[in-house]
Amino acid sequence: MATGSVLKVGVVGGTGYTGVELLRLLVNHPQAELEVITSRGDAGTAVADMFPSLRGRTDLVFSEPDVARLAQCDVVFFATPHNVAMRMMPELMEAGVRVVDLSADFRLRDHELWSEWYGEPHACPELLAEAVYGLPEVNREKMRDARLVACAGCYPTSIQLGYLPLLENGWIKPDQLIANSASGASGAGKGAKVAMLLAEAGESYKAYGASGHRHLPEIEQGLADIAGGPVKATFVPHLIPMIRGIHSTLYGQLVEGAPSLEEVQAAYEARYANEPFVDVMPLGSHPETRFVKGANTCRIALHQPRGENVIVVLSVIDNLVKGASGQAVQAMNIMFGLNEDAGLSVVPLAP
Ligand SMILES: NC(=O)C1=CN([C@@H]2O[C@H](COP(=O)(O)OP(=O)(O)OC[C@H]3O[C@@H](n4cnc5c(N)ncnc54)[C@H](OP(=O)(O)O)[C@@H]3O)[C@@H](O)[C@H]2O)C=CC1
Ligand SMILES: CC(=O)N[C@@H](CCC(=O)OP(=O)(O)O)C(=O)O
Repeated sequence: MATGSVLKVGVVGGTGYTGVELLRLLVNHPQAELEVITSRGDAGTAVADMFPSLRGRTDLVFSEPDVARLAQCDVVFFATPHNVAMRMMPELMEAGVRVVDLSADFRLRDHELWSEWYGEPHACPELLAEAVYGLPEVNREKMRDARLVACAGCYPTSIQLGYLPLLENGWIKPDQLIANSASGASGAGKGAKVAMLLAEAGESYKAYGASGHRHLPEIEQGLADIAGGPVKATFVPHLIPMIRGIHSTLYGQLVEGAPSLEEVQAAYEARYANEPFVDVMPLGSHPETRFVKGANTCRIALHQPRGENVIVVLSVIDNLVKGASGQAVQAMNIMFGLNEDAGLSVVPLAP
């Protein structure tokens, strides 16, 4: 894209948690102009009336999702539940619009596997082969020319970035991966029901989906791509009483002949040295979710308890930023040849 030109941007699903996070980031983006923001339930409401945090930053009004209006944008983000983007996608792509989908509609390459986990047939399996999985640290080159980027999910982002250098180098057993992850309540979206009420989720901590969560096939597909062969993972998500953040504790069984922890640390630092949004902390650190709150950063630290053959990787992200809307803006920047950190250079909140 020519320097100085501005992208016309549409957002489908502007009232949800990832939708308003997209708006927060895009109003600060030097080369993006919000044109259309949709909501079926709140069409006609001014964005700044619903979100006073955006007063003075946008005059837009929510409108019904209308393909003809969206088709006038250069890029459209879907911040909608699954099964929405895949119904509007063919028409939008026909109109030449490039799409960044935050939902899971195009993340899995196998439409039968998708149906198994999402409980319904896939509405446009013919586009699955074209969709590029939106994890820039793995797929940046493919994303540049993509018409459709399927942003990586929140848990899968923290897990893939955490395991990546170990798997790329073949230093851990790929069939014995274990990921324990904890997410804040915003991960469940604004429509979440009773389980997310303060009186239900506060002062408590629980696992859920321990027998199988729909992110598992996405995690295994992504890790297999990274490892260059099949992987087997155990993934147990947890709900933690905070608003934002994901903390993943990842376990890897080192293979015989694996290098020392110091060498693994050096490999992580080298692999991520040119990645603007991955920070490898000093050996032995304990990254906290608040170290990334509001920012598009994944912070990682390595441990090797008692020097034995298990390596523990700690990986934290903000689920709404690197786990969703920040990663989506990063994808747009890559697709349109903009500076990758445009609109994303915010420092995390502290405290
Ligand atoms: N929350 C998170 O941390 C993460 C979420 N995601 C994914 O991002 C997507 C959005 O999540 P989140 O923001 O949490 O969801 P929310 O439930 O908070 O918001 C959903 C939005 O989509 C709109 N919407 C719902 N149904 C339709 C429809 N049929 N057609 C058009 N618009 C619709 C809603 O507005 P209205 O009903 O008024 O149209 C609302 O604006 C989901 O696919 C989620 O899995 C990905 C990573 C992390
Ligand atoms: C706490 C909580 O409920 N988290 C959600 C995270 C899912 C999510 O947002 O999913 P995508 O990344 O696939 O879009 C869940 O486990 O269903």
